[in-house]
Amino acid sequence: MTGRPFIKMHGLGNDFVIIDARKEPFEPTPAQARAIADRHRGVGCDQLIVLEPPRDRAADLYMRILNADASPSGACGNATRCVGLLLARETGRPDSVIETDAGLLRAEAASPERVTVDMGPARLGWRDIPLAEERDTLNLGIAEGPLSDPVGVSMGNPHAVFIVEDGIETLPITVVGPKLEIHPLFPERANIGVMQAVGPDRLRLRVWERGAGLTLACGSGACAAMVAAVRRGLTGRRATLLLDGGTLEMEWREADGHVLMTGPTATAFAGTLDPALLAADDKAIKGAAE
Ligand SMILES: N[C@H](CCC[C@H](N)C(=O)O)C(=O)O
Repeated sequence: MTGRPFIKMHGLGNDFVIIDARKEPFEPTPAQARAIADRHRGVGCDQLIVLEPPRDRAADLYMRILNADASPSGACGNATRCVGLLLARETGRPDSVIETDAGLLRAEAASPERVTVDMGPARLGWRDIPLAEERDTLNLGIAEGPLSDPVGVSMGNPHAVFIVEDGIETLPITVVGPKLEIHPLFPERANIGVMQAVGPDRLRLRVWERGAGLTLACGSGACAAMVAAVRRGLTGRRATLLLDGGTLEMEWREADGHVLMTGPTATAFAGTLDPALLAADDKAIKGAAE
């Protein structure tokens, strides 16, 4: 069996292995997905993205999203921007429609440095997040360490956004993030955002991602933070978000409740997955680690 081609891309350092399965199916086992995402024994990525034929004729393709731990997600904003650029290069037109489990998302790739995605409407009901019980999603009322009382938002994936007055750069996010990710209030776990207002319509954001850990940027997390900031009165409906990996320009559109996100994308390299990598299984990886 010959190796499987892939493209390595990132959006502000949130990085992806992208495999085009529109002609030849690719259905990785969880062990194979984890092996590909492994930063020492595989290619390494925050998410594995598999491009498949669209289910909806209005879409150019369907985008399957698997976190580094092989868990699936309904949304991945930065990867959607990267795939939007790939489609623009493929079709010669800047606009594309990308189908995800969160719905049909419109992308516009003005240039590699400036790709906009309409991430669809923010979902604000407790069942949408989802939560294990009925709560006011504006004040979830949970706490861990220095963080308390987040805002719950779904962009097709679950987010809890904590707001801090100060100290975002030194906050122990790698300690509190994993605990909050698996909090019992989140039956599907959650992406944990920490946000601090740093100026008029300027927000600093760090995200501990469900299934991937601390990433340099999180697109759906930026959307959730934008919504949380407006709902808590921190900003207007347009804001600049400063993530560890760079800047996203955000808008929570009044007319239809859609969240738009604009920022850069980049291609790092193309390669081929060696069949031996796909033959890997978790036991071997665990064995090597022991
Ligand atoms: N970890 C997320 C998926 C990737 C989100 C992030 N990379 C983005 O750009 O939105 C989840 O399990 O919901």
